[in-house]
Amino acid sequence: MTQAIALPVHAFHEAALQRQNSLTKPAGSLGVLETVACRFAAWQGQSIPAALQPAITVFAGDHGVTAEGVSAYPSIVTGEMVKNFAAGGAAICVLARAISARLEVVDVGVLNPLPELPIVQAKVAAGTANLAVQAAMTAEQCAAALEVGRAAARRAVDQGANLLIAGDMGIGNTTPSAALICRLTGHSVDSIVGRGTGIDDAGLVNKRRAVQQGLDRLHDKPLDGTAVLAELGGLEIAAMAGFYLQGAALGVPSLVDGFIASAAALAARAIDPAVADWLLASHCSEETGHKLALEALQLSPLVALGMRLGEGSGAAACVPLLQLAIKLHAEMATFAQAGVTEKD
Ligand SMILES: O=C(O)c1ccc[n+]([C@@H]2O[C@H](COP(=O)([O-])O)[C@@H](O)[C@H]2O)c1
Ligand SMILES: Cc1cc2nc[nH]c2cc1C
Repeated sequence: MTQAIALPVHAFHEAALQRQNSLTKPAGSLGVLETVACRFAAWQGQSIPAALQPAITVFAGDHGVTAEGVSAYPSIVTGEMVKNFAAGGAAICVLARAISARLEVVDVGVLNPLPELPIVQAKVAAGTANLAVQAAMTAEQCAAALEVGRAAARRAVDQGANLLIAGDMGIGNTTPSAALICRLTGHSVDSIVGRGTGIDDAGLVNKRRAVQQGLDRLHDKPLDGTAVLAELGGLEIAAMAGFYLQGAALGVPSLVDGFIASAAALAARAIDPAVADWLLASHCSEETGHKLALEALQLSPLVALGMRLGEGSGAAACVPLLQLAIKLHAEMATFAQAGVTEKD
């Protein structure tokens, strides 16, 4: 039995809001910095939330749909980048160090073997099948990948994390992400499929065709959330969905990164709608369709920085803002403390 997801505690949200309104500023003038502080109060169950201890888990996997020519890069780059993560040279490594976050890298489905690396070895399969022509994963593979993500969230929380970030690395993974978003939101292929790592106009037409083929393969067959994920998703995407679900079950929120992370969040929500209350969006990715995916998740991104990297990089870049929001909430003087006259 998987653990049930509780609601964030509304009373602490109210208490935090009251405190925000007592601080020496016009009510609401710190904008989203106020609202996120109040959300952390509800998540942590205290009116003044503790400083954030972020943990980042990057899930890596390959994609059979790359056989359709949907990415600007070859699949071998996935494993090569995992080596770069292990060596500390990737963007997410720099960001994790800068924000003092725990960083874990998990091989949940990389095509080439990576036996010697100091990463979590949890390969469910050496890449997925081609979603344009068949189910990307078997039901068993999808369940195993979800569990890899759940286990990673448990490790992070056991080690003291109170904010979870899932990152992705997988050449081709904007294709399954787009397919999931289309299937789970009902949006058109043209509005969701984008250029990923940078395909040209002809590549974009071909990628839309591949996604449409995957969707058509399922017709309008009714499928539950896990079955949609198995048909159209990816091993790292399923692990990210499991990570969000387990984080929520443990009462720890997740900061949702870019396009792939949002597809995983939509899949998690299709599996258990209660997860939605434990998600916060970091940035709006440059990838076409991310804005619509966030809207479907009813999430407002904190920033738009023109990013489209993945790896959890956008979420990591937003952590300092969240830290500031909590510090302001905890340390500003109230009108009474500072002897400042309140509004009439
Ligand atoms: O996070 C995003 O919004 C994002 C947008 C475009 C590309 N990416 C990254 O680029 C890779 C997928 O791009 P592609 O073109 O191979 O599908 C994968 O490793 C992702 O982490 C990530
Ligand atoms: C080099 C490279 C790094 C990445 N990090 C996440 N996705 C990526 C895709 C490529 C191609």
